[in-house]
Amino acid sequence: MNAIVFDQVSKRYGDVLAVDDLSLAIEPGKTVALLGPNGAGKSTSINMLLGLLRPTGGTITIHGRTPDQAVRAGEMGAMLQNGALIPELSVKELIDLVRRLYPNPMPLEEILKLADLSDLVKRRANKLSGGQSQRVRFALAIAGAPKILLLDEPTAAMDVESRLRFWASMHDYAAGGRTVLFATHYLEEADEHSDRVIVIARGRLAADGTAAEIKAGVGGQVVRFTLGEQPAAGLDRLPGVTAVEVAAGRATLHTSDADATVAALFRATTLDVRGLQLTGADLEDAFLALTRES
Ligand SMILES: Nc1ncnc2c1ncn2[C@@H]1O[C@H](COP(=O)(O)OP(=O)(O)OP(=O)(O)O)[C@@H](O)[C@H]1O
Repeated sequence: MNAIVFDQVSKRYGDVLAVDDLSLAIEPGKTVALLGPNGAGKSTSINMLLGLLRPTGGTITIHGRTPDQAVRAGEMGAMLQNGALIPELSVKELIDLVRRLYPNPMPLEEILKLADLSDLVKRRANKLSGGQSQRVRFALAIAGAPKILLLDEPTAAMDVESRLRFWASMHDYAAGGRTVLFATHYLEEADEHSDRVIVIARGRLAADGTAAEIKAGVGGQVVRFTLGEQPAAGLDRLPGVTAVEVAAGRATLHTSDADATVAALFRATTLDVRGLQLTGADLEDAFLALTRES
């Protein structure tokens, strides 16, 4: 049985259609990145998974149950964007408090080890650094040993070292066969830390696959050149070209056949092509192309 299923889910806030007919299924034990630009519908999707918001249409199931049932059964753990910690409590007190809410919590020592907090058990929450607070919030998210862990932009505001420590903790947790879904705008994070990347834009599914598949799916290569003041019209009709962007006087062409694209570019006598660059598409290129098209 799938861990998470969205079946034609939509969510409307007044005039805004935040999630639009989203269908997807996530197998147990996978670490999945939910990637999308600001306002794509990532937080809304996570909040619906936790039963904090109700879909306007469609259904969400978690191991075959409703989100409310899954939350009540202690199957879900979450690290949301704005979870405050009770300032006067120590790290140990906070974790104990949350452990007591779950039927089968994880042993305290294991939580401390996984969240890398063994040296901070007595520290009060109001004395923690930003990165340390995030580790405590991660500890609270895993305190109930949830089968499904949801992380909404977990590394926002973390420095590089904190990020590395955080992802190491997340991988240790996921290694126990748990399902992890994390929302991010960081393409490198999606690429490095997930088995699968689901790209959403304007509430709709834009792509779904491994990072490698997504890169391949938008055309394997990128051709860039200085366009200057010349018109961009017609570039999208060159052979192999799947998407065109023009910014700061440079044209970026995504192509599935770079040889044919470059040959045609130089045959186009009306264009003065300078500063030509040819690179393999990275996930950022893929992401931009996907979120623009959808
Ligand atoms: N409570 C609300 N009332 C009205 N509109 C909302 C509400 N919450 C979110 N929205 C709108 O719904 C859309 C999706 O928002 P959501 O927060 O789910 O996106 P996101 O992908 O998580 O964005 P970000 O990366 O900025 O956190 C946006 O257009 C947002 O402005």
